[in-house]
Amino acid sequence: MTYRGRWALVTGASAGIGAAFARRLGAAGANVALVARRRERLETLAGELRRDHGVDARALPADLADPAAPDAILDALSRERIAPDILVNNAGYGLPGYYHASPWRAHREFLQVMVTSYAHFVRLVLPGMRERGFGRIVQVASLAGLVPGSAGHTLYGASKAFLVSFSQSLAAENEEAGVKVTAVCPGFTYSEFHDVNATRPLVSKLPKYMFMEAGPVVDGALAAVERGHVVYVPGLWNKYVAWLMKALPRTWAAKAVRRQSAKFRRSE
Ligand SMILES: NC(=O)C1=CN([C@@H]2O[C@H](COP(=O)(O)OP(=O)(O)OC[C@H]3O[C@@H](n4cnc5c(N)ncnc54)[C@H](OP(=O)(O)O)[C@@H]3O)[C@@H](O)[C@H]2O)C=CC1
Ligand SMILES: N[C@@H](C=O)C(=O)O
Repeated sequence: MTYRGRWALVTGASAGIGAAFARRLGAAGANVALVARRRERLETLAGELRRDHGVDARALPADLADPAAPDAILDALSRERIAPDILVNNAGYGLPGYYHASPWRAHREFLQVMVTSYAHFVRLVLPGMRERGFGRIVQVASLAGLVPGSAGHTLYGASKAFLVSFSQSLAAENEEAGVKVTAVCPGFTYSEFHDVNATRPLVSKLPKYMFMEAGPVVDGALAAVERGHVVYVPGLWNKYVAWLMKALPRTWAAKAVRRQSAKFRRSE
């Protein structure tokens, strides 16, 4: 697969799965616009992509909790005559605890980053992709979006279920326009995610076979979007869990998820 000469916009590119997307896309010849809050990390990665792959790369530091960020980013790109052909909506985090335990502001910002910024970026890039007859939209959801909700991190699963359904609708609306859309549903993946939300001590107790590295998640996701695979679950273990959740009666699945997630979700 080659994306030589095309521009990709990757959110959450300063770490984990997003940084892995940026590296794979750079290796496939794409120029990459990198978004996250940590400027220094983005600039270092942009330098690495230019040096290792001879592509153009730009650091666009932004806080996606700010509703004005997506417009500002696309405006900055358009001033440089850059129109993304590939969008990787990936930035994210987990907000631990029960719903009532966090103030509304924390939930509002969470929804802005995890749901609204995703929808906003898609709305900004989609018309250009349709006009050019080429687009790739990868939305990083989660296995949590395919299983029943459980206690703790309340809006997380709901935000990921939104991405799955949103991606299915987008895929149906845009396939004839040359725009392919994939929701990626990883399970546990080594990144900074569980350090940021302070669940590392809990998830470290889970068996290693439940975890994947970011590289294979991204390789699978990019292959899936090229194949036109709309909901992609990377890894055998995660595929098994996704299958089981569909096969079990809903109440059994909910009970199983409730029991299992108590091992890695923070409830305080
Ligand atoms: N790791 C896992 O087990 C799983 C992760 N996922 C999903 O994968 C995606 C990537 O997470 P992952 O790589 O694991 O986690 P990391 O913590 O390693 O990376 C998260 C990225 O999101 C960025 N980010 C977070 N908040 C904001 C913000 N307000 N504005 C801009 N950027 C932000 C961070 O950059 P910065 O801090 O510099 O702003 C960072 O680049 C997320 O959507 C997550 O929900 C899905 C399933 C499993
Ligand atoms: N699987 C992780 C994120 O999607 C988690 O919930 O810890």
